[in-house]
Amino acid sequence: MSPAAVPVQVASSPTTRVRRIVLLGARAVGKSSMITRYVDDVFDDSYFPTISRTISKLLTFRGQEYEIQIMDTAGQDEFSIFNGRYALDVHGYVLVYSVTSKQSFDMISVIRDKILNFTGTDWVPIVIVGNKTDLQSQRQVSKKEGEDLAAYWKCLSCETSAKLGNNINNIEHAFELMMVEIEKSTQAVPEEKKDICLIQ
Ligand SMILES: Nc1nc2c(ncn2[C@@H]2O[C@H](COP(=O)(O)OP(=O)(O)OP(=O)(O)O)[C@@H](O)[C@H]2O)c(=O)[nH]1
Repeated sequence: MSPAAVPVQVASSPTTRVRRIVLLGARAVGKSSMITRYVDDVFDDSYFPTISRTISKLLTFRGQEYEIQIMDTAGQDEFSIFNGRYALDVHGYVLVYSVTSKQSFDMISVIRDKILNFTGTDWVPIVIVGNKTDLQSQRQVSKKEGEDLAAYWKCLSCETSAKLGNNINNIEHAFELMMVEIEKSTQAVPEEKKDICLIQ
């Protein structure tokens, strides 16, 4: 949505832990809109393709304060070359599709393969998010399809609407699920090592 690459700084204390999250998905699925809804609680109907930007937000999760740095990325297709920046010091991935587009749902599998190939691992913390649930009449991907894929990948999933942004279509919940996945993956790692690089 936003064409500008503007990092937003937030004040954090020495005890604040940093978690770096990347949103990836096909074009126009609502990645930027999700971030804007989450950080500023607003929604804009206009569409500007994203280049790249990082937004920070403070979050208290299980009694600990985190600065989550959310990287918004350009929409991907089959031919996009995976950008190494999307894996450097990254703690978790939110893979976004639109429930109105089967093609965008298929794309998140392509993107996951690229992440695993790049990182040389067979699992990374992922949350699958089906956005645009307000467009029910245009739905091409059922809720169950998203849940089945999440079960297959052993990750968490949810559906959202950046447009409505209410309790049912909760963007905040998607980021909380990401924290659950990240903390699950980092439980065995001493804290001093957590902020360096979790995915190698
Ligand atoms: N109805 C509806 N429209 C949405 C929703 N989320 C985003 N949109 C619209 O979809 C279009 C694309 O949204 P963006 O947030 O820019 O999508 P993006 O995934 O960041 O796009 P790229 O930068 O191309 O990757 C915009 O016109 C948004 O207003 C939603 O939940 N519901």
